[in-house]
Amino acid sequence: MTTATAATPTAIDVRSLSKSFGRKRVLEEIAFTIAPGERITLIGPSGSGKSTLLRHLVGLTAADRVGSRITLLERTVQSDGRLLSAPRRERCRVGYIFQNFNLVNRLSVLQNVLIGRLGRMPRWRALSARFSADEHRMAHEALARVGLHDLAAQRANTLSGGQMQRVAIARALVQEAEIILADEPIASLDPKSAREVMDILRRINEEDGRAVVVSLHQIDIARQWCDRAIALKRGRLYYDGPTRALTDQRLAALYDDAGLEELLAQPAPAGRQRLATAG
Ligand SMILES: Nc1ncnc2c1ncn2[C@@H]1O[C@H](COP(=O)(O)OP(=O)(O)OP(=O)(O)O)[C@@H](O)[C@H]1O
Repeated sequence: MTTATAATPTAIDVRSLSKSFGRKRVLEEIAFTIAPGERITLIGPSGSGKSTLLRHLVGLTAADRVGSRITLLERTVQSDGRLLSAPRRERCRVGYIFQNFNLVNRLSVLQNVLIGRLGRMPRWRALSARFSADEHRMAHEALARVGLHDLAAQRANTLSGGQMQRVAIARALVQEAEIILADEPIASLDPKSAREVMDILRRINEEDGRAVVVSLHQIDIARQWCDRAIALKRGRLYYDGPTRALTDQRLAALYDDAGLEELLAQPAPAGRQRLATAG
């Protein structure tokens, strides 16, 4: 399987991103860059704009027409609120992992993974969904990497949530995504499955050099899982820096009345100290 290239200087470049829904301002002048191979957590209270930001990155939402520009892997995805089209192969370079997995329930695990190849096939072959022996081999390899090789033939709707999310990651692997964006990928998982999914995302980042951006509500996991955090508060960039500098005071100010104590009270991964409640 091809691994991500480290030659591109910037994986993600966001400039002046603002978004309003009707009269409601949801993102305000957001700007940051992410280098290839970085692993970032995106945090912030519910409603702070994390999903909206991620949706802008993959062109699912267009920004306001106020000079915004988003560039992924040197390709401008949108500019001044206009989405710019790109060939399918180019779009495949960015993978998106959804909280609800987005699998095709009636298809097998293997078929769901192979779907990740569709954007990389000639259109005529994609229409017939005929996958080559090489593509099958890639899919099996991806399933082995997420620990699901034995379940290749099983129907997707018989899997647990954690297994479904691992299939979604395998699908992004065969897609050969160089950037993986994951919107609360562990929100509906039990702590053990959540840890497994986060460990897989970490391995993909470290072993392949793919940039990974994950929005999370679990602060403990965010702090131990990556070195850099980007935090949004009421649609503004509140923090962009090392997770180790995310002190309890900073987090308290980030979440203020938004239930920090509840977030900190979530089960800490094995072997980790739970955070003290911020003062
Ligand atoms: N299509 C839409 N139309 C109107 N308002 C929207 C739309 N999408 C998002 N919003 C609003 O934008 C704000 C930010 O929502 P978003 O889902 O991005 O926040 P979030 O930080 O991801 O929240 P959570 O952590 O709860 O998922 C919210 O107030 C939400 O209601």
